[in-house]
Amino acid sequence: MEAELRSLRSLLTVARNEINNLRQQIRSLNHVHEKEVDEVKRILQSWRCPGCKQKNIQDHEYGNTSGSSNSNQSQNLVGPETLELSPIGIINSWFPEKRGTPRQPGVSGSARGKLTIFNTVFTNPEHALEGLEEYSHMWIVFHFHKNDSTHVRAKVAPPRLNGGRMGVFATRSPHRPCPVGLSLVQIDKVEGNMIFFSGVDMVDGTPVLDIKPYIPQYDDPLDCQHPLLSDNMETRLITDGRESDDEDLSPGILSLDLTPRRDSLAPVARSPVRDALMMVSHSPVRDSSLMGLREAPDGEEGTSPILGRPLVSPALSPGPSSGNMRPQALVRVPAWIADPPVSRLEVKFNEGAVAQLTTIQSERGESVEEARIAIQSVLQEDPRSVYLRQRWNNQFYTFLIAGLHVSCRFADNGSVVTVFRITAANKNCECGLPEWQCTIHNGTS
Ligand SMILES: C[S@@+](CC[C@H](N)C(=O)[O-])C[C@H]1O[C@@H](n2cnc3c(N)ncnc32)[C@H](O)[C@@H]1O
Repeated sequence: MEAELRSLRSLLTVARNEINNLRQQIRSLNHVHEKEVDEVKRILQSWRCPGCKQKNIQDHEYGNTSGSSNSNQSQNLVGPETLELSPIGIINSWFPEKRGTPRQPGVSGSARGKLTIFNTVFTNPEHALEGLEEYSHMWIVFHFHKNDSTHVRAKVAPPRLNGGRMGVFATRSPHRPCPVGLSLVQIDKVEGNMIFFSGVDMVDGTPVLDIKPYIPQYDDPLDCQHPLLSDNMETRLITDGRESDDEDLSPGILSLDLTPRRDSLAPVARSPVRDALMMVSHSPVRDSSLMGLREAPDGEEGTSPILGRPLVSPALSPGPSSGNMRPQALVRVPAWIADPPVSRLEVKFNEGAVAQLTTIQSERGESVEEARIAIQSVLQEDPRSVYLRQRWNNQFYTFLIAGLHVSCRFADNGSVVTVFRITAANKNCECGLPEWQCTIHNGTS
């Protein structure tokens, strides 16, 4: 009964969001100048398929020129105007608003979320999740349902570029013509029709279109080929727990260590291959103990990122997807991703904020440290938009996270952010407003 109620509530949230979206779309459509509408009508009326010369654009689903002898279908493709998809579930996250939501799952690996599969999709949605618990990670495909503008630009300004612009399809911007997001998250547990996961970059109530297990053998190009290493990367092959410099790929090889050579720690020339490898070797997948983090073999402090899986070489073991992979293809990312022009901020908590956080979390029986780390990880990546960042110095910023309302100030040199107040987001003042909105409580009266 309660589960049904919950799922009905979730459906209601999705429906409300959809209605809001539609309202927004109608509002923005109303703004379109009549002239533009006429122009579109004129173009549609005079449109003819260059292949079959058919007039009705609706007949050209996915550019399908059925009945046409024209084989040159890759040009002048016309897609359908709409595509109806129903969400399979909904996300519950610590972030009720876009503001302050991490930009990627890796930003706040500790931020937890829950995905509930609707029981309208399958009578027994838990059957559809059977076996998923055997994976450590999964992809979530979701709808950016909170995008407030329907006007999408071909070039966007990713915060990482600090004002620079880039083609939308070369970024992970939420503002895309087809507003679909893709996140790789860590599965914590699967319970009934719910998946609990870590590494959230979606707002609460986000509709989910699909989930798929993360399978490095299919999804990670480095798993399907010999990683090409730059000169400064040492290939220490780990055989049966013993370190070996033997480059000969014997069947006993278990994994490949990608730590830089200790004798070459001096700054090295940039190499996209090395950047990509280093990035991959520090990704949550590699950092997870599930993927085989081991102590540095020589007792050095800390751990060394070791790819905890068999080294797959196309020559020795073709693997299921190697047929489709170019064996020598490199994993490449642009420099603005590997080495962005913005740096992490130093996050400070003043005494008052620490005391407030301690009181709230103790009352709730929740971890103070976990909340502090989550707040820190959001702030150190500077969650402000580029516009906000560049507009004012000494800027105040507030956001909601895990039922907490956080107030902070970005210092004028832009490298330090100080949290000065934390209040419970769910507590109401006597005036009826949430405490964080009440001017008496937030000190703005
Ligand atoms: C940069 S996108 C990346 C999402 C995904 N990892 C991807 O690469 O497609 C993440 C940002 O999208 C925004 N966002 C998250 N969920 C959203 C939703 N349901 N609707 C609109 N925007 C959302 C938040 O501002 C968040 O910081």
